Amino acid sequence: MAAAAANKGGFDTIYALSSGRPPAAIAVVRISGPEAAATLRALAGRVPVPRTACLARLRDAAGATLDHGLTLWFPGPASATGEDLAELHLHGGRAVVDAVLRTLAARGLRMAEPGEFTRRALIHGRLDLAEVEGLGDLLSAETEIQRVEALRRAEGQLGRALRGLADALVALAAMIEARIDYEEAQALDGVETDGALHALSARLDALLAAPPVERLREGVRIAIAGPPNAGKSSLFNALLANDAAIVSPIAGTTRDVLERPVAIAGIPCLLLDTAGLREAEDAVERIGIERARAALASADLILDLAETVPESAARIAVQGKADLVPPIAGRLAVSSRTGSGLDTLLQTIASRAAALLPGPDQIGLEARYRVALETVRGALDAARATSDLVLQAEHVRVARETLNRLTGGADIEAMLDALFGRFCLGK
Ligand SMILES: Nc1nc2c(ncn2[C@@H]2O[C@H](COP(=O)(O)OP(=O)(O)OP(=O)(O)O)[C@@H](O)[C@H]2O)c(=O)[nH]1
Ligand SMILES: [K+]
Ligand SMILES: [Mg+2]
Repeated sequence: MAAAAANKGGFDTIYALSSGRPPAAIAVVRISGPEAAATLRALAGRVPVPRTACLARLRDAAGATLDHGLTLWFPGPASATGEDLAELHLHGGRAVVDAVLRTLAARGLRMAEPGEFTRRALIHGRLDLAEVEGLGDLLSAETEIQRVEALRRAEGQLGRALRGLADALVALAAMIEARIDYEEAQALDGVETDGALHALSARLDALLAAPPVERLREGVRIAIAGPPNAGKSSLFNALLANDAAIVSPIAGTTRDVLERPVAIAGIPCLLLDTAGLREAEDAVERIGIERARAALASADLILDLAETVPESAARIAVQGKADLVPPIAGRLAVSSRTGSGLDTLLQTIASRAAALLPGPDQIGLEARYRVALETVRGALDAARATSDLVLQAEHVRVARETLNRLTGGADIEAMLDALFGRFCLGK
């Protein structure tokens, strides 16, 4: 009810070109808000049957034809935005689109901000926050693995998991309150609450076990390390199939850290070329080496062309210049010159990188979710550690509040601005 009243009272009618930049075969213009029906009637002569494409001659205020196109009508609240929503499918020429957008502006409608349609969907309860975040990632997905994971969140898997946790916490709080309030319940042992606490912690652990979604969004960071002239920049270029980095026989050629995104077997990666590590005389080279060390410290994987870094989960030992140097046991032999060994190296990178990303049955969590869910788990641990029922109830209350703040609270506005900044116009 509240949403419907706000729809009539508080929201203006917005429009935007929701398809790509013209010229294109078809352009989709969306109109959302209380004036959507009147606008459709004015342009197309009538409001078509809901959710059915209807061919119409579109006219401006003076009655001149703007275009022949399809019109679609989605009455609120069962629309994508939760408001009355109209779609115009136009011929995708620049002048056609401009003329229609001008006509909408002349009617007093407002051009939507980036992400504003989605923002309204969130306000009107058509999408939850986790779905919106998933949608944001889906729109910017460039690799297959990003698409699949973002789609899981856009379809509400994370929201459902969080709602399930919230419901279980409510049940747990009720259980504890009952034991506080009723002597007989108190006389029962705490087996039931202990069991519920244990099950909840296990669900949290499963959620928290997923690797961070930021790594999926930004790419697995793969740094190339080695002494000067080891062939780092050559390998960087070979892996990118692009002469991005300067290669020369002069030791100390690379100074800055060079970053390039690359998809390896559908996995988003960020490849980093670094300065060769040595005791440098030159002040500029020394700065480059400091930057190289910082890049190695932040890397998820390190392609080590020598014994540059100690053995670790991140290190992949590579033997460069395989066309010149005989192979060394335990190292992947690669020649950037002939390309030999590159496929094997790419396969190794792909399998090691895939293990660092959310798996097929995991939902990637943003830092905000990880921090909050860790707080929830901490509160549950504290509840398990005490037999004082009043204290237990208090820890569970903290857990519930933390979870509720995550899905909609006072500090959510700033987060929304940042989130919708990532959306494109017309979404
Ligand atoms: N034969 C052969 N030469 C290579 C190979 N990789 C690199 N080189 C040569 O080795 C020299 C150094 O290569 P770079 O890629 O600039 O080495 P680097 O590690 O980036 O060097 P710095 O940036 O100075 O630290 C160049 O002359 C390259 O042509 C290779 O696989 N085979
Ligand atoms: K060099
Ligand atoms: Mg280099």
